[in-house]
Amino acid sequence: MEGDELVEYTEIMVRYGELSTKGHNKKNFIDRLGANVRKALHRFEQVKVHAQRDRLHVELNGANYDQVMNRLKDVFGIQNFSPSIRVDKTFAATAAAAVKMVQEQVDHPITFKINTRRSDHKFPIDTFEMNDRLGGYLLQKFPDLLKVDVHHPDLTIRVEIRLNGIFLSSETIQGAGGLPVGTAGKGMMMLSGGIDSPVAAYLGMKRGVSMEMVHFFSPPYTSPQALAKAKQLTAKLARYSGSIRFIQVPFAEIQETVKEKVPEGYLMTVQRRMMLRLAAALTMKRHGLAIFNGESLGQVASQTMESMLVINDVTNLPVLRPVLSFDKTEIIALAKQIDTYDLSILPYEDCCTVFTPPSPKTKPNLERTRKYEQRLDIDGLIKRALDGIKITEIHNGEDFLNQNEDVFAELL
Ligand SMILES: Nc1ncnc2c1ncn2[C@@H]1O[C@H](COP(=O)(O)OP(=O)(O)OP(=O)(O)O)[C@@H](O)[C@H]1O
Repeated sequence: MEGDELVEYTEIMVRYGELSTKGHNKKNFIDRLGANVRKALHRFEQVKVHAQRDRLHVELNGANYDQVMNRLKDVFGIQNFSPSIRVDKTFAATAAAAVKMVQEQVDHPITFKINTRRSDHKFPIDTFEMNDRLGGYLLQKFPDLLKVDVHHPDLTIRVEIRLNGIFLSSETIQGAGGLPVGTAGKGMMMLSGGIDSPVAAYLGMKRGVSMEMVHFFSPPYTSPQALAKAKQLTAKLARYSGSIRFIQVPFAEIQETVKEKVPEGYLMTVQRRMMLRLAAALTMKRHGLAIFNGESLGQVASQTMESMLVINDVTNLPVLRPVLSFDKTEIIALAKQIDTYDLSILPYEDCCTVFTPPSPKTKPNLERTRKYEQRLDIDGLIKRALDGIKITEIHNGEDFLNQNEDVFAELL
């Protein structure tokens, strides 16, 4: 096919997912999706986004449609989308564009149908007539390639007659689904460097949560690479929302103190309670609505229901666990799909592994846990950790690991 004969798409037509069922919230959802799409496409300066009641239109103005569609695939709240061509409001222009589409997409005999929608009711050709005339025209043009099948066609050419032109499309590409990030409010994600929490963050964002990452790190017990890895995971996940705030919380003093004062079987339980206290304090301070983590039921000692009961005792805030019921293999498959897996398995020490006792209690006792904690100056420890936090705004595609290229290369 000659380059100059290719279909020149002029816009991407975006269909909303669950949005359309959200009643009076619908306008908020559409406005938010419009803002999120603009953010995702900000580097395409010529692109214009129009978020309307029933559809969102991305006007390309010459931007590369493949690149634009690639970015759209990561925006939650989009059910699917179609690259479309806008032509003048005449039958001749519509027919010429449809011919190009068939030439480009069809190289063996198939069935097809025309599906017309007309929102400009003043346009003289109605939907029935357009389906009939355009279908007939294409059959005549491509007698050996095309056959009509209105029930199960291989190819559907959609024609939309709108006020500002006639739009033709034939491909429908699956979007990311979910709800626009930001429509569900803010959540605090406890992000380790592991496999599970990035997947949990992705799933929370998919349901419209605007995430801030909380990461506990323990220098000198953990390396700068462990911190860089958590930031790199955040940069990966930022492609679903443009940017994500990353809050690093120093955790070494707490771990040292807990290790010194609490019996070994309860080290893990008390450490987790301290983490949750800190996450809860940050959630309140930063107007979040819930804490998220990457726990999956029964995976390890801290993730039994008995443990969750005792750890959760320190806060009334909801602690949401998007991967709770997933098997490890399912979590890994998702991690690969969102491209966090390779980062997660890099072998940098996490703050928990350093202080993990050989055999933590799988069924800790709540009263005993509270009693051991009386040995600690909880308020002082929490205050000093919160005084030491550092907040950075991390953007999609930023690079943290390769700044330490030598160390990184050694590990590969
Ligand atoms: N250093 C950390 N910073 C922030 N959150 C953490 C940290 N370590 C653990 N968490 C939180 O606690 C959850 C359980 O951690 P744990 O290490 O027991 O499990 P895991 O199954 O290995 O999870 P992950 O793969 O997410 O690390 C994590 O999913 C995460 O939400």
